[in-house]
Amino acid sequence: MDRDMLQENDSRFRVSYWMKREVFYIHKNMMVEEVAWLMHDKEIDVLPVVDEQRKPIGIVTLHSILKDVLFERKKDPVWCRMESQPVSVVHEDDSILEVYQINSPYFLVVNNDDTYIGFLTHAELLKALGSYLEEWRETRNTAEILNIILDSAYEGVAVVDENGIIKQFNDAYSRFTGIKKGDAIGRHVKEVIDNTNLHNTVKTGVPERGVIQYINGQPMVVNRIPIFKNDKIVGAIGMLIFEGVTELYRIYERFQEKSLHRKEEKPYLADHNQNEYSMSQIIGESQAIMQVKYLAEKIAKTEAGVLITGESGTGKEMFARSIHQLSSFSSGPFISVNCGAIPEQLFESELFGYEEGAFTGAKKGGKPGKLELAQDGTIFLDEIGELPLLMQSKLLRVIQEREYERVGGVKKYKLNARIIAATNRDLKKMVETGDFREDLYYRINIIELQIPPLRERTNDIPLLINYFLKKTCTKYGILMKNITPEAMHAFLHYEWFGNIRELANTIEKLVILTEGPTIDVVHLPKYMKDKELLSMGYAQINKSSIIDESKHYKMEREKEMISEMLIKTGGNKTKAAKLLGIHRTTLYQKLKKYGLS
Ligand SMILES: Nc1ncnc2c1ncn2[C@@H]1O[C@H](COP(=O)(O)OP(=O)(O)OP(=O)(O)O)[C@@H](O)[C@H]1O
Repeated sequence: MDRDMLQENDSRFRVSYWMKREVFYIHKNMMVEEVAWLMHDKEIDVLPVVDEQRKPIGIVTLHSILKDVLFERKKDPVWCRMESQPVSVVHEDDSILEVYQINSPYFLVVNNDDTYIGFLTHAELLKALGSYLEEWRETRNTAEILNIILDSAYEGVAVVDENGIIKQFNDAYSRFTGIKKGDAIGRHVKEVIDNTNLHNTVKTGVPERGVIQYINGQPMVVNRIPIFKNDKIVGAIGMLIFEGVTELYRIYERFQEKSLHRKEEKPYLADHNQNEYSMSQIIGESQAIMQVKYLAEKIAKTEAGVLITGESGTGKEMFARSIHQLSSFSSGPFISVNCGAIPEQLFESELFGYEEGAFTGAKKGGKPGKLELAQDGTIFLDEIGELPLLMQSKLLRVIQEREYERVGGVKKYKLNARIIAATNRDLKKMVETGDFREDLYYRINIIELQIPPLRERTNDIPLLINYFLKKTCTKYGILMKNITPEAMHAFLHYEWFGNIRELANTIEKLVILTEGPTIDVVHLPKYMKDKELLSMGYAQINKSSIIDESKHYKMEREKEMISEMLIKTGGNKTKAAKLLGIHRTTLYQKLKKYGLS
């Protein structure tokens, strides 16, 4: 454990932690006699001297003041009698280890404005150093304990830094490879371990579990796990598992058989099995998503109404399903209603159902609405911001009274379902502009769960890619594909305005279109490649062509988003325009431009 690691972010090793705040200081124009009295009254040996802006300019000591008094210089301003002894000015954020190396008995401490804020002597510095040494000893002990744990592990463990240089190599690895720990540490992993991929793990950030790697001619099962710090990959751990490979295959085959059976039993649930949605199905280990998961788990235990907010494709429905699964309503159904896709005239009957003869074309025997279908379960009102005002009032009444009637009926139906709403719009603003009822807003927004966009949690991207690669390859029954570090770089730097849905679609397209086992930059869609070239800065594209490229990229994206929105709204152009945040006429123009009308 080195010095920097120990000190990093630790305020206990900063000057501000140890200094005496302000205490006494004197103005440079004070007379020697006044200063002498002050030192006498307050029993002070040293005093900092500051100018009009409270910037430190030096110190006076008891000794120097005594001399001036004896030699009748009592009326002199203190600045012209100031002690010429060394004094140093340090910043409050300076490290005490650096300050300790400065040869000075006193330190005047300033803040960012260079204003005097405190005083530090060697006494405080020694205390700080003592505490630092204590901490260092404890950290060293922990490091030693970690080493012992590593060496007594049954699995082989190798740790590399971000450059693929081996930093740890435990006894088990050493025994298996016959390479001494001392010879392995400090060398590039490729020189030490046969067929390793750890040097790529630190580039791609993709964890790999249960992969077969031939070491010393033997097939071995290995795990490769990237290590992240502050959203950056700082290394990777390689684990060599000594279970027999045949045994692992047996377990794997058994597992495969089981999942096949499961799918045969309920083929229609293959992709949207409600029970699949526990929190572990939500891929992501970034701090941002872990916090949302934690909050969602807590919310699930209550019966409060939840409003899930976040951009399109961030996983709002997934969270809603997980909350349902973990709640006391989990034995009931999860019914999803896309408020953005139902024509205004059909809303009421869709939500509340209708009785026979309620209107021309009404089904014989009537039809239950979504609320009725969600009885004892959860009703998920997606795109709640699209709900027409009249329907907002009706929904509010149902939430307040907990009962409703079918269209054309008089019978009261009890509402016993949890309501989860979601939106990618700013409902608060809609309340201000009168587009959303304030009372309904507060009814549905007892607790808000905000899902962060993918570009704010980029360290989830490698995990998600790996997940979607596996999912798609399994879906199409093809061998698992991998992705090169360069392609991964492009994925990490792309903006993903369509969030996880866009990422999943991109992977699916790439898996289908890429021949061979490896997805590289050349296989990526053009708009991603262009971004990648620009971000890496190695493309010698002239300025005008950059603009052309970006225009082209924007048009491609726009076309794609319009098509997606039309599919989502079942071809309803008014709704699609609303969701896209553009006027209907603009949408018609764009449809014409892209040949989509
Ligand atoms: N964390 C995640 N892990 C795995 N898959 C995810 C994750 N988040 C979202 N997805 C997948 O991305 C797609 C979009 O997710 P979902 O429908 O929940 O998003 P949404 O925010 O409700 O979108 P919209 O606002 O457009 O309705 C789904 O296929 C979902 O399975």
